[in-house]
Amino acid sequence: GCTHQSATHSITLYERLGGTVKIDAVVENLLYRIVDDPEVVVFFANTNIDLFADSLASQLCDVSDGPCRYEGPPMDRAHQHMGLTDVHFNRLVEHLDAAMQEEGIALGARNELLGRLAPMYADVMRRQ
Ligand code: HEM
Repeated sequence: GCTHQSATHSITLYERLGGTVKIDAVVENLLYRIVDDPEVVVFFANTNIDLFADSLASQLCDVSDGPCRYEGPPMDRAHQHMGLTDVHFNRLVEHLDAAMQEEGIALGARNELLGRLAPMYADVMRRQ
């Protein structure tokens, strides 16, 4: 069908999200939401938050076809033995969506990013 994009210049999701500046702002916004959510923040008790933020930002840039490569551990290993449930997973997705919304990212771009993260569910949950 009609994609509204020329073959020579496709606008990437990364660009529609607002690039690195916006992705960094979304990650920071998400961190505040995590800190404010007692059910989620407990998982981050022993986490180096600066490294987590950089790693997540590079993953979001990578998965949205930006100029970054995620070089952290695979999702099953990164989250192994945390005891995560669907409740935690859905909560984090809600926080991410709210963070993107507050940073002014359009609905279409938000949903597309969440759609690209959704398939990671199986990996995140594999070793719980
Ligand atoms: C699609 C869903 C998710 C994605 C894309 C995601 C992504 C990531 C990434 C990129 C990292 C950094 C890995 C590293 O560099 O070491 C990470 C670590 C982490 N994630 Fe997630 N995550 C997801 C779901 C969750 C959920 C549901 C929770 C808990 C509510 C969670 C809690 C954590 C924690 C605590 C760490 C840090 C682990 C450590 O300290 O080494 N994640 N996640």
